[in-house]
Amino acid sequence: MNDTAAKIRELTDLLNRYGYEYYTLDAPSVPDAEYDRLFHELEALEAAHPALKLPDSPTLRVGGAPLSAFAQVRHEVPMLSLSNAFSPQDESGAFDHAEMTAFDERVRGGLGGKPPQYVIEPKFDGLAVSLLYRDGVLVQAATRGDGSSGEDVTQNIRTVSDIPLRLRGGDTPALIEIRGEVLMFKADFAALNLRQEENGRKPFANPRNAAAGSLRQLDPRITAQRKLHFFPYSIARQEGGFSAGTHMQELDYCGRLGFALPEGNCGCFGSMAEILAFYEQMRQKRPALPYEIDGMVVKVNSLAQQHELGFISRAPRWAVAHKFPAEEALTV
Ligand SMILES: Cc1ccc(Cn2cc(C(N)=O)ccc2=O)c(C)c1
Repeated sequence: MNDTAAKIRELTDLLNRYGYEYYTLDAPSVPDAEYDRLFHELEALEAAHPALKLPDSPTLRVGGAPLSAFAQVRHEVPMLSLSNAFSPQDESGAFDHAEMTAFDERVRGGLGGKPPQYVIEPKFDGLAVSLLYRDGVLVQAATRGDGSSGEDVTQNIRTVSDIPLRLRGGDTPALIEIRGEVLMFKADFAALNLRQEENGRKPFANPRNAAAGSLRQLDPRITAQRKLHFFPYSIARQEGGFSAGTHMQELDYCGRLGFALPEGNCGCFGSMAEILAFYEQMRQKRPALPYEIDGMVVKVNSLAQQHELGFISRAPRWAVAHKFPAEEALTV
């Protein structure tokens, strides 16, 4: 590799590390002016040697030329939406958790009475996207769409500062597809609507609409100005890299890969009673959170148990196997 290519690689990696420290860890190690100086040095080298610009260059964060339309992306693994267990409030305002108790019983039934460990995490009020990384580099991003296919929003997603353009840490998977939520924080939403009104534009109704409108912009330079965030919530596909056994391990792995995690707002418990207590705590905390959530998601933590249960819920409802008793153990 010649020294210009080496210099571009070095600046790209350095600026991506600085961006990770600043946006994801909220712990910059250099002053903004230093970041700015190196950023312009990289921009100049890329302008002089366009062929040497790297696919994970931080200059992609500012957004390129507008698209005329979004391409469609087919989801290899359908993007399902969660069935909502809505906890109605009775007149005293206490939450009736009957639906969660019923869920717990269904799960225990499906696991042959084995008590599962549950994980509970915020249900972010943003929009679901899928991110595809090949050999650690972000190569495609798509919205949920109808669950089977969505819009290709790769260029816009590259402007979201806490989405890594290249996965961090060692043990990089050859392929990994990460699903999560793109959202706008409450404070950024308020500031955006102020700007909208100042410029005679219609304000957005809520942060979810603002995030959706910002991501489904044909002009990535507008998306880049909208301060969007991303939180991962599952790994849809993976070839190589760390193989998680539980959902919590998946989230921790995403953290090691360079994603932001909703620290302190997730929990792992062995009983539905503890889950419901955590749910109540989060309901109290909700107004103080920097982002909007419209509930909590409760999952069986073990991926093996998820697949076992998933199988039952995906088994054809119109067919059933009627098995013969196990053969008598053959005596030899
Ligand atoms: C001029 C300028 C440059 C950069 C930034 C913000 N920032 C800082 C860093 C940093 N310190 O590691 C990394 C990425 C980044 O986007 C601002 C606000 C202003």
